[in-house]
Amino acid sequence: MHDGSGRIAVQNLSKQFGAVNAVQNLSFTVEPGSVTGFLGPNGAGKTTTLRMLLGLVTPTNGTATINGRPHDQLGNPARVVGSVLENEGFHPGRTARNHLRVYSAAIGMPDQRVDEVLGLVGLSSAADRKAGGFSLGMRQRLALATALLGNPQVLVLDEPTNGLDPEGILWLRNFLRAYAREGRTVLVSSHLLNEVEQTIDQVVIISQGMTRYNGSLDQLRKSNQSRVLVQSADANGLVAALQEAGITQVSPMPDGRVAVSGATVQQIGDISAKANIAVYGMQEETADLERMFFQLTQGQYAAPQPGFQQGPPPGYQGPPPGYQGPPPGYQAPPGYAPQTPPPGFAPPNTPAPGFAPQQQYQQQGQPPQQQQQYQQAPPQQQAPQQQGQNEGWGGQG
Ligand SMILES: Nc1ncnc2c1ncn2[C@@H]1O[C@H](COP(=O)(O)OP(=O)(O)OP(=O)(O)O)[C@@H](O)[C@H]1O
Repeated sequence: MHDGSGRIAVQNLSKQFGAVNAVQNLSFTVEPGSVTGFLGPNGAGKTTTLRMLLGLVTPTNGTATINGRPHDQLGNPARVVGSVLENEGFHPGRTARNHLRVYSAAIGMPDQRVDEVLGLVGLSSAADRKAGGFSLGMRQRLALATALLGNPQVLVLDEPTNGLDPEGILWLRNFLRAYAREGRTVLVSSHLLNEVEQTIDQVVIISQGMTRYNGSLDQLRKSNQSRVLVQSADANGLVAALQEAGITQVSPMPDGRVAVSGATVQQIGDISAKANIAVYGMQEETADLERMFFQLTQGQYAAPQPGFQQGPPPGYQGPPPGYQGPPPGYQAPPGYAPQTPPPGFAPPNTPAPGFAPQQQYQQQGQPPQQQQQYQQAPPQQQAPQQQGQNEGWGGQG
């Protein structure tokens, strides 16, 4: 029997479709009590992973378990896990209530549960209407109702916000958060971070079938704090003055600028004026989660640029002082060559992942040197593939 933990565990999971590595050695865990986002660009391998978790696709390697067991060993799986996968599978001539009755009978639930789930998803008034006439939003609610029939401990939803209007998204967000607050496990896939950002607490980010980040969304956000890049007449003098003023997150950059975290533009201006150091320009960069997501997943379809060279740019001398490594939870893709910088590291002459230049403070003198964008080749290039699988909506059972 399963352990009742509500934990999803994916370990060294791989799936090969012919020449396509849909999922490569993927590992992550999802705990109960929170909503976890399963994020990655189109073709990253999300649906294939979820289908392996739900026993619909056989892994080439590795395991995917719920409550410590593969799906086919869960007993009556619909009582443990409910799922909504892409594409609907309703009989258009069947009413919502009758559709649900067929499924509830199949998993041994009483008819009374049908009315409960119709109420839970807000479809009570449409219970006797035919599913063929439902809007996309209503069909998604009906699919969710089907998944809820077995009162499952674990809920797995593939791209549930697709096609929902803002009201539907808000409703789903509140529903999923309340479900997780009851101590249940909710895993929601999406290719858009901003669509689920306000719904999820934890996040698993994958790209090219590999895990790039597995941890809390807050931690990812915090790891991405803002900084100010200062162009001055005396970088060393400015570093010393800032440190003397108690600002410790100060890093000289190879282009002569100084990167400062934990201080405002005004504070830096005042300190440099007091130290009689001329400041020629300040550029403020702010955290941007969407950019961070893009940085972690980029390369899904990109080929190396002409002239691309693996490894750090000429003159690169290692991480700047104060560099604290990649965010907790970051997982390096396998296959990094030794000469490449550590995972998650942005060379000192580039903005950190997720930083977006916001305001340019030019006072006098020449502008800061042009920033060179250091590019790192994705470990494996992969062309987008046509999806060739039959998906189905509805609860497991
Ligand atoms: N049955 C299949 N046969 C062959 N290739 C497949 C099959 N299913 C998926 N693939 C390929 O595996 C890769 C991952 O696809 P998958 O649908 O898992 O990605 P995804 O992250 O869910 O994408 P999307 O966000 O577009 O739904 C893609 O290259 C896809 O074309």
